[in-house]
Amino acid sequence: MAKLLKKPLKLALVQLATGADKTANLNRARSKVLEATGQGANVVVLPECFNSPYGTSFFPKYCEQLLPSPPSETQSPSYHALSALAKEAKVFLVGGSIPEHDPATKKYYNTSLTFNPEGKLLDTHRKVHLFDIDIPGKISFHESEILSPGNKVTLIDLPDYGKIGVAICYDIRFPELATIAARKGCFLLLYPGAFNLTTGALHWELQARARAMDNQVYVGLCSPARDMKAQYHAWGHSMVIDPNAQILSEADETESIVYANLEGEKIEETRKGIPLYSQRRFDVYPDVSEGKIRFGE
Ligand SMILES: NC(=O)CCC(=O)C(=O)O
Repeated sequence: MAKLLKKPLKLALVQLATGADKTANLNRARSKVLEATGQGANVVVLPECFNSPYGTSFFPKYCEQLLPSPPSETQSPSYHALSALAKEAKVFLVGGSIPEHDPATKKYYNTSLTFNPEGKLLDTHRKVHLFDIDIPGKISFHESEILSPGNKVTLIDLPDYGKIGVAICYDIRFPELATIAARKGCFLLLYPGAFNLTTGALHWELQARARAMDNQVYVGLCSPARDMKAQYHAWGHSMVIDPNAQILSEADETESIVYANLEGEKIEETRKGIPLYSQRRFDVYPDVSEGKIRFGE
């Protein structure tokens, strides 16, 4: 079996302190990404909604179109800032996510943009599963009041390294996306995300380790830093998990950068020890793997 991760890679997750000023957020992201590449990072990740506060009321105010060609900097400042930054830092940059507006359909999305070290956009991921939850007395949040969902699994080839899967926050709760990415040969699943103090304490680490354990791949979750003065209190605790579901590195809730060295051998070693890949019984559960059995049926 060919190596999924072709050569060692240093991953950096920037747990950014974000605020209400978009330009300040973009500038801060630039300085942190440059700090990470100064430490030798080859792939750098920013958090969900890194250029704005997180909350449904903020999406229309902070949204941008995705227009690549100049003179579109005014309509797409984050797109252009990320592209320029990837080029300046000479790094693969997974640009967290930003609120996107598509004027053709008049729809809003929560969208992640990934650039190569030449500043070229490699792919976009629009959050597929919108964060709609109600936990009485704790948290009620409904992204679908404003946002529309994306409709694809996002797998991105990083030349020289291999393939990664990118999804956003609540997407992690749906293991199917992760499984498809792993089956299609990704070595790493990245989730810019902003869990909160209720679900973060319950499930953030568990989800990260579960996706790594199920699929025997590396997993990275990148949160904004916690700001108790903001409307939404992010959990923080950005972390990198290895293919054996162990935490390689983890932040607390404050602004910081989490680093980890990823090696292809670790995936092969894990899969050799516990060979889930050759033991799966598609003959016993073909309907589940093909999505034919649903809840309540
Ligand atoms: N931004 C999000 O999608 C939050 C997801 C979350 O908190 C969860 O519990 O899931």
